[in-house]
Amino acid sequence: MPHSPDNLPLALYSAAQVRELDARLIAAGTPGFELMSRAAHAIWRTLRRRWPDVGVLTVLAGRGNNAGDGYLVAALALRAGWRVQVLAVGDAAQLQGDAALARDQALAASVPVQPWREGVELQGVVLDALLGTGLQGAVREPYALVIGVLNASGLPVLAVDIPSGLCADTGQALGVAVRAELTVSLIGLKLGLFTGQAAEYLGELQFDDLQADAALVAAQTFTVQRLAPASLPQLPARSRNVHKGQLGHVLVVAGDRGYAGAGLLAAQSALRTGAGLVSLATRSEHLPAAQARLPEVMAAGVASANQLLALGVNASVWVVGPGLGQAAWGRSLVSAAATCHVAQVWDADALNLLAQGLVELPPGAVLTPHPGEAARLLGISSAAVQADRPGAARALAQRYRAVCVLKGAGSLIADCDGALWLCERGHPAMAGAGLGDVLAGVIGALLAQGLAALPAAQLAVYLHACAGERLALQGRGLAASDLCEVIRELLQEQSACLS
Ligand SMILES: NC(=O)C1=CN([C@@H]2O[C@H](COP(=O)(O)OP(=O)(O)OC[C@H]3O[C@@H](n4cnc5c(N)ncnc54)[C@H](O)[C@@H]3O)[C@@H](O)[C@H]2O)[C@H](O)CC1
Ligand SMILES: [K+]
Repeated sequence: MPHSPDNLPLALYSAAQVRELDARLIAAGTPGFELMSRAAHAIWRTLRRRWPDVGVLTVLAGRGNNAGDGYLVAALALRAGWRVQVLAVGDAAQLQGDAALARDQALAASVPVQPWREGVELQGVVLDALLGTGLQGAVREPYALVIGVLNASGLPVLAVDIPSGLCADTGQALGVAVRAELTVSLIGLKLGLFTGQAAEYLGELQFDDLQADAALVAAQTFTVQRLAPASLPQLPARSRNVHKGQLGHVLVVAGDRGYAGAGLLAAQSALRTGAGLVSLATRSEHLPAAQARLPEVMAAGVASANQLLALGVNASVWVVGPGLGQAAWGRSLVSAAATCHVAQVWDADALNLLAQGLVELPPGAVLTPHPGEAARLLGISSAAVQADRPGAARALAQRYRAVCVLKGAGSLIADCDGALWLCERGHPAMAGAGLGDVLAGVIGALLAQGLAALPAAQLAVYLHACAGERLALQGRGLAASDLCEVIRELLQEQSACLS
């Protein structure tokens, strides 16, 4: 059955894992051609439901099993009375195995198949059956040319399994990729459909499990799990007589000269996310603004590590780094934090100092790098981080033995054992100032209320992304301080739907 996006499976596979799953299904008695046939029926059902009255189908077919799916769809469409044209890219005679069987079945059904050539007109709905999970490296000619022509055509496109040119493991477009209106993913969801640049190419995502053996699918190792409402960690329920002393004490260490706002945002989000007490250790010149804006926060000016340690003696969680700078003052405070073995969130300049080897990370901390900070921590380029976000998130967690949140489209959360969770919620408008400060405060507040590092990071990232989405979709703009208020709304809704 096709899954609609709200109940897509949680498991996300690499290309190699989905190929292994394919092989297991075939070894367990489901012929590959049967899977291809089911794929074609699922794709044709979806295509006809989406474009019932077009009546014209152009299939752009490559030379692998992705093309095989396309040939079988062409035969189904022809049988249903549509006008069909298959344009074969590369020599169709070179197809092998199931793909060759599919081609022969289409030819036997009198499907018109001709070699793609420059200038041939694309008509009706276009089925992208060029490249699937077998893509290796940057898209070669003439595929790149065909994809460019398709993207320029303005015609509606359904991508088979994954938009051609999109890497199934990283979601990066390898040179060029098809911009689809609808993508139908088969049997196992690919990680590359949810991270990197996927959102620019995917269109609407639908999924069909091809009635694959559920036990075999469940037994297949996968790379990443999606965060979804049903699987989200929950904050411990509050007793009716709870008092703020039981809800933890977050100390935000932030805000060098000119960066007062970062600490205020982290403190505000910690408050709105329900921490019992919130302190802010910052430059003394920021105190009037802090007290005016957040009277609930206990703000203190600190000039030395000893003053910070004295201030933080009762804090159960430290949030270190927003707007802290990397000069002597900031560095001394981060070094002091490193000596405190309480739950900590290290963000922004704390991460930059860590990357320079100027400070040590306390055990059990949560790291919240954006791609640039991740690059510095790993000693690679930002482009390399973005080219393999899952690999970068996993490498960070394992190098620092810490839960790592790699922020950006398709935020990833990695634990020390290499397990990964992906948050596909969020909105491009969230790429703005201060939102990282807010996230750091949310994680701090959830730690303070009793969640461990991993569930705190998972719930915080999801709440933060959904709040950004809500603000953006309501056209309310994306002021970081408004985000704090919406996160509080979402938490109240979550606890309400649980009560
Ligand atoms: N279990 C499933 O998910 C099922 C998947 N099916 C479909 O099979 C494809 C995967 O098929 P495969 O033959 O492994 O690879 P592709 O069809 O994606 O392409 C291989 C084809 O492309 C050429 N190629 C590779 N890299 C490049 C490049 N950079 N530039 C140009 N050409 C390239 C390569 O030479 C081969 O010729 C999967 O996506 C599904 O659509 C099954 O049909 C159903 C079960
Ligand atoms: K494709």
